[in-house]
Parts: sequence; C-alpha cells; structure tokens
Amino acid sequence: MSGKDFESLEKVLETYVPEAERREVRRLLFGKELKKLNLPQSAIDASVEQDFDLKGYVFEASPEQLRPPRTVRVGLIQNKIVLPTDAPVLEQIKALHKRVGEMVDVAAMCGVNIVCFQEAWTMPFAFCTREREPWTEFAESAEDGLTTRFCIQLAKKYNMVVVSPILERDEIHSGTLWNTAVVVSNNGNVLGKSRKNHIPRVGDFNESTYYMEGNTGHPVFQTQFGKIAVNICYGRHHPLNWLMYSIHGAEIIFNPSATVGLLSEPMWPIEARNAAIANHCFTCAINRVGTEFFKNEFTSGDGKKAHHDFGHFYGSSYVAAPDGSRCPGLSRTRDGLLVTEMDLNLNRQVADKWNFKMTGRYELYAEELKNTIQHDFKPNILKE
Ligand SMILES: NC(=O)NCCC(=O)O
Repeated sequence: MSGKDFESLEKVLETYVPEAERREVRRLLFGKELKKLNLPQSAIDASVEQDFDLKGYVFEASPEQLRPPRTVRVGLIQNKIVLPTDAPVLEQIKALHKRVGEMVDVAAMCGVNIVCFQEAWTMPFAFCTREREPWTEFAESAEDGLTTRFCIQLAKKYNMVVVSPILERDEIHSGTLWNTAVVVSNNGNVLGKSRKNHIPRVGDFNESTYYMEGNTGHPVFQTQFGKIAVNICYGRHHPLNWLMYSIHGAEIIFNPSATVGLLSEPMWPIEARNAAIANHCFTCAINRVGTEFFKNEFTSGDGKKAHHDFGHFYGSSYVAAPDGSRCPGLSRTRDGLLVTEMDLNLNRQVADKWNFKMTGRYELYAEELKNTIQHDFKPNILKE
C-alpha cells in the first residue's frame, strides 16, 4: 500500500473514524483546528477541469494592540511529470511550464502572494540513473534561463513571488551544476538563489553524481510579503540547516522535495513540522507525485535488482505553523495546489510564549561544535 493506490491518511480518517471522535483525533494528530479558506468558485471549477487537488486553510494569530495582522497567502504546487522521460528535453520542459503555469493561474485566482514549486520541477527526477545525457541538458541559468524567464512573466502578471527550484548550470563557474532554488520577486526581479546544502547518498538518490553541496549558505529573501528561505529536500533531515535559515530571520521556510514512499514517508509529516515548532516559523513541505519510468534500468549498490523507476513519489505537501498545528496534506496520488493564509504575527507570539530562541544555548553549542570538528577532538564521556 506504499504505492499509488492509497489516496491519503486524512481521507481514511474522514471515512473510518466515527464523527464523535474525529475532532479529537484530528486535534491530536494535526494540532488546533484550522478554518477552511473560502476559495473562489472559478478556482474550484478550474481545479476540477484540470484534474488537480485544491485545498485551502487559514492559520490565524491573536489580535495584537500595536501590530496589525501580517497576512500572506502561500501556494504550494505538487505535480507529476507531463511527458514520458524519453520525450525531447525542450518538449518536456515546455509541457511542465504549461501544466504548472495553469496551476499558477488558479493560485492567482485564490489570491496567492508567494508560490513555490517542487524540487527540480522542470524535469523528471532522473538523478537515480547516474547517466549524464540527456539529464544534464535540463540544467539552466538561474539568472536568465528559459525557466527563470517564464517565472518572471508569472511574477509580473500576478504580482506574485515565485520560488522556482531547478537544476542550475552555472556558466560563470565553468558550467558546473547545482540543485538551486531561484527566488523571483513580485516585481519580476531575480532576488537571488539558494543552493541545496545537503546532497543525499541514500537509496536511488544518486544526486552526488551530478552536483556538489551548495555554497550559498543560508540566504533569506526579504520579499514584500515576508522573509522567506528555501531548504531543499534532504536538508529537512538536518535540524541545524533549518535553524540557520531561521537565525538569519526566515519567517517562512520552503522545503521543495522529491521523495518516495518506502524511503521516507513516515518521516515526512514530522520533520518540517518539527522545524516549524523548533524555530518559531512556518514551514512548507512540497513533494512531487507519481511514478517516473526510465528507459535504461539502473542499480544503486544496495543489492536491489536493476529497475526502471524510483518508486512512488507520494505528494502529501503540507504547511506547518510554529504552534505545532499543520494543515491536512494534499493528495498522495494527484497533482495539487495547496493555498494557505497565514498571519506571520503568530511567529513572534509563539516565540514569546515558548522562548526557544531565548533559551537556546547557542554560545555553548557553537563552542562545542567548534571543538568536535578538530582532529584531536575527545568526546565528553565520563567513565568509571
Ligand atoms: N531529493 C532528495 O534529496 N531526496 C532524498 C530523499 C529524502 O530526503 O527523502
């Protein structure tokens, strides 16, 4: 059942947990009850016609005396690839632009201010194969590649910040490849880019064959709608990575991902949510969806027989808030757009209550971490 036939945990709860207990079950699993966002009928109709899951929720904060609410609408898009993986490269890219572009049109109807796509959204997740061609041909300039120019158009058309995770080719540095999120402001300017800091070496995730650990640190992008950062996929397993974006001031941290059921699904609902709690910020976890087939079979040195696919990418994109609440996820099997309205005032309200930033002993950790990476480090173990 880890595959494509299981729609979502939420659907099972709605179907099988008796009405009387359902509210309490939801409170324990998801935190405080969230209001559903009133989405326009035109958006609902478009999602039906275009066959994607559309959900909307509101994360409220308490009214304050000195600060007005800081409300922002965030859209997360998860999608299958459109064409088979052996279709011509440019056709694959353009088909994805079309599909995701249409979903952004619906996001605009829903009043979305910031939209984020899944990891390497313009291509199949071909890094399992370890082949160079044609996959490296999907790489583009972060500053003025085809996809960035496409996102600039969307940003200007809809006054929307666009977070676009792509395979980057860095021509200035000898054409090297990176796994990069490009951030385009709502005015259509490239605000900057954030490269994936942690490269997986697990299962079929053979990404280290293609690119190195990112060298952009933990940039935070000041947008008109709030301060945002991008912690790409495998970075979500690294609590210090989340922490650093937060220390640099991120109010919303996106986690565009590509991950499969048998490997990571039990971890998925926990990690981004825990990061929201630990760092007093909102986190947005986005996963691609579907199964992608590759013509040439591949192995990954794990004793498994050669195979043609990664397994099922399980979608389930969701948003978590600093108070530990989270919204239901999108479908495990279908394309989807998740729209959440969040009041960023909640970050400081929760910080003032729980004080994790104030009680964190960063000077202790910094000193000890500095020591642990020394050659002559001696673990602090006391023995009889
Ligand atoms: N894309 C990526 O980093 N996947 C690694 C597997 C995981 O983090 O679940």
